[in-house]
Amino acid sequence: MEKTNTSGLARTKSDQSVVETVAAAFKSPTSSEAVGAAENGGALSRKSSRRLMVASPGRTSSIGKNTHIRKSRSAQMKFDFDEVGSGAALSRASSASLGFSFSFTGFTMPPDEIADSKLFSDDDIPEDLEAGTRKLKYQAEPTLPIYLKFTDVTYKVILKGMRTTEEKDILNGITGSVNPGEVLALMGPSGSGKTTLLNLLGGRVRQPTVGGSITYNDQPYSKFLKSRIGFVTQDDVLFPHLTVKETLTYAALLRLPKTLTKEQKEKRAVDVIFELGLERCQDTMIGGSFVRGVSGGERKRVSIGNEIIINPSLLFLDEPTSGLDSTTALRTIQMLHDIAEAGKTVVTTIHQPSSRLFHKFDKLILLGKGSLLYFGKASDAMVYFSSIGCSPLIAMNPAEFLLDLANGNLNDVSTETRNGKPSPTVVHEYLVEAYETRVAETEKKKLMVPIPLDEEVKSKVSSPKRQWGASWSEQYCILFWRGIKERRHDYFSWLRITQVLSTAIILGLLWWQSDSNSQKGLQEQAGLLFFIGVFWGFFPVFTAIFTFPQERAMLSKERAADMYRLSAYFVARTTSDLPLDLILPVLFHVVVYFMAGLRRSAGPFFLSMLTIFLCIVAAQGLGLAIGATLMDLKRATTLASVTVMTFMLAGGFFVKKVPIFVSWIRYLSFNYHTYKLLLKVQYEHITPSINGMRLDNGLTEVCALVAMVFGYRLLAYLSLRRMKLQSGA
Ligand SMILES: Nc1ncnc2c1ncn2[C@@H]1O[C@H](COP(=O)(O)OP(=O)(O)OP(=O)(O)O)[C@@H](O)[C@H]1O
Repeated sequence: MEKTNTSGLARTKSDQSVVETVAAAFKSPTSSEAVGAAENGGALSRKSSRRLMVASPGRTSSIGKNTHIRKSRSAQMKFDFDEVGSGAALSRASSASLGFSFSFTGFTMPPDEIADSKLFSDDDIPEDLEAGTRKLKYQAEPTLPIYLKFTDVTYKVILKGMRTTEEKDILNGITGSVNPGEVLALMGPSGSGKTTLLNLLGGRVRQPTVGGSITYNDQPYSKFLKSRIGFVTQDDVLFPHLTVKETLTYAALLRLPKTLTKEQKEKRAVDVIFELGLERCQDTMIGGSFVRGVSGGERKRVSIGNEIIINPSLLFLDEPTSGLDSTTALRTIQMLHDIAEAGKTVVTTIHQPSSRLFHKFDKLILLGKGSLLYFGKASDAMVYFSSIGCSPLIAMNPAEFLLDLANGNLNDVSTETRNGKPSPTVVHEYLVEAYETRVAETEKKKLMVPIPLDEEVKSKVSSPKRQWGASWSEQYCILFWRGIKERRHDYFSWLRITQVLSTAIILGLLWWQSDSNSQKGLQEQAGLLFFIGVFWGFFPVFTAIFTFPQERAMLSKERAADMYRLSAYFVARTTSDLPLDLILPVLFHVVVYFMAGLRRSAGPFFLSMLTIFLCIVAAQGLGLAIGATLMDLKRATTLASVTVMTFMLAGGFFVKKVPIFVSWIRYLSFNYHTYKLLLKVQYEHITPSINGMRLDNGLTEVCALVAMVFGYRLLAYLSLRRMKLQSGA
């Protein structure tokens, strides 16, 4: 038995000749040409066959192995390097690939039938859609064609440990292209880098650690593209309390161009609902972990609708079929096919497509551990892998076969060979090298050919100008009402009402008709006033810290699509809560004020109310600032509790004489200013000072609280501006 080189993959001169010949065969347009070329290659070198026997060092002939393998029906595929030289692999590849077109296995649906199949379930589709008159009607509207090319794309992350800093390569030189009218599928095992590549192509990751070139109509990424790109993320980022119709209507109002009227935008949302077969659940809430809503498939369709509503030129989707049954998945991919046919460029990652789905893709990228194992026509993939000696022995789903290969999974071969099987690493290296030597250079050369488009069209994508769908004030109004609708359930939560009312009643009972005429009574009432300030300082801070961390994913997604200006979102988000946030304090105040017998006159009543409002709005500002700065609930709650406690202790009730070097803390405390104002309103007619606190005109306290209202919010806004928008690659 010949001793083999265990790496087995270092190329010799004769390997090179086989490599080039088979690469030429792969490039050939017809499989017969490919077969011929491979046969020539086979004549050129036998040496390569021997070298590649590393895959099964114990075997003496491929025929022997074939016989052996055929004995076992469990054998899934054969990693037959030997036959590269003989060309038999390729000729069998043609038949294998025919097998995968399912004329052989007989379980496939004729392509025409798939094309004609309706998008979603029978009941979901309106009659005119069935008749084909309405099918993705607006998707056929003209849009700017975008040709996407990417060459040698690399990406690494820097992993910071306790002491060391490590670089991890996520993508190693990925090259490919996709044109209008085509669907490019990114396939590969979990962790192979599909999502990362999709994020990079979609312009979601712009970091110095990204290498290579990504162009859109031969131009680099520009802000203009944000409004031409639709990006469906793997996780559906939607508001759980909005209905399907509300979700799509708000997306239409915010994202569609200003040239359309409100009615036209709303109609577009209705069209999308019909086109995606969502009309039956249009008034159902989206739902989430705590609220039951639409089904997973419907939610995915809403996510897709959110993006296709803008009629994008370039549509990216991250695993749009995960969690869907095979029929719904097929319909989803059929829809992508239809969208591409209307002149859009579609790129989608896909985990484990059925064979029917696989045949819907025009182009395919197969990734393995961040390296490119194949780029080309999806229909040529099997021929290519056969040409390099990897072909299945039984009819199987091509996608499954390719994923097994990308995983280096040759399990069944290993059981068949006498001396073990090549390790997944060897298989991976072989596939990477095979691709690099046979195909990569040719593909790169092809990408250097300029796109056949007018210069004007080309340069349009390089425009740095953003395109907003609505003016600032319209964005504000839309976001304001969306915020109210999304949180309508929180506002009238019985839990919250009970919490506030029960506290008010307990306070009212404890200080029942308290007496302010004696010094002791005054002291006791002062305690109540201080507690009111603490309660309305504490409560809003801990409600507000959740605001931005909870909406982070949504904000990132919507900002990445340039749906609105951050300032419009910020103002809308912080004001839409206000009216309802001020209802509960009114209830509280009425109960406590009259039960505790505080100063009975309209002026003090309303002034105390106003003081509480100021305190709430200032405290909310602090909560917003902490939440927006840290964007992490655990850290935010910890910091908030320390801050609120410090402010409370420095509030002037517990300790009056503090060392001079920490006395400034009290001026930062909204509790201190609120307490002083409440005391002034209640007792200025009785005494000029109480509990050692001078009751002056109150202007300083009002100014301090107003400064906090705006200052903390400004801090929150600036923190949000800094927030990275990338979606996690
Ligand atoms: N910021 C990061 N820090 C560390 N590792 C990262 C980072 N981003 C990606 N990775 C790693 O890069 C690899 C590729 O991740 P990616 O999410 O692109 O894979 P994928 O092919 O989409 O996987 P799946 O199919 O499971 O979604 C993974 O091993 C992942 O852990």
